[in-house]
Amino acid sequence: MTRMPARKRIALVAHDAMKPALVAWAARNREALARHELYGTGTTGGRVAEGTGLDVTRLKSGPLGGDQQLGAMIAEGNLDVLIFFSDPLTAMPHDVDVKALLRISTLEQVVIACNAATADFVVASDMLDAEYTPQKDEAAHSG
Ligand SMILES: O=C(CO)COP(=O)(O)O
Repeated sequence: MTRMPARKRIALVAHDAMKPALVAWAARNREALARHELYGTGTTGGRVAEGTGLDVTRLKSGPLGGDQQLGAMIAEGNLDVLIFFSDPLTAMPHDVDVKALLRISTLEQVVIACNAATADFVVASDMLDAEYTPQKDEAAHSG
């Protein structure tokens, strides 16, 4: 199980209808986010950087492979937190990529927030700025 460093690697992702909500959330939490290393899928990363002035490393756009790039980072142990404002009301052409991203995040004990309420809890948590290693025994699949 990978140890999560105090400076977390955080991905910011939002589907189109949720982008304004994510930019607003990031602006409200700008100070906390600035202490960490930020990544984003192409369009989301651009919008967040533009709307907040935060430094965001941009990957490909989600439908063009960005979700899969994040999945690869997670599989390699290179991402700690996924803030993903997914759209619960719209069908996506890359739905399988979204599902794969959430699956590998779950498997690898990535901290996942899919809405602003949960993202607020993550930012409010003492653990965001602390070193953290998920407990192997508690996290393991028993099958
Ligand atoms: O589609 C996405 C996540 O599934 C997000 O991609 P964009 O940030 O490029 O819009």
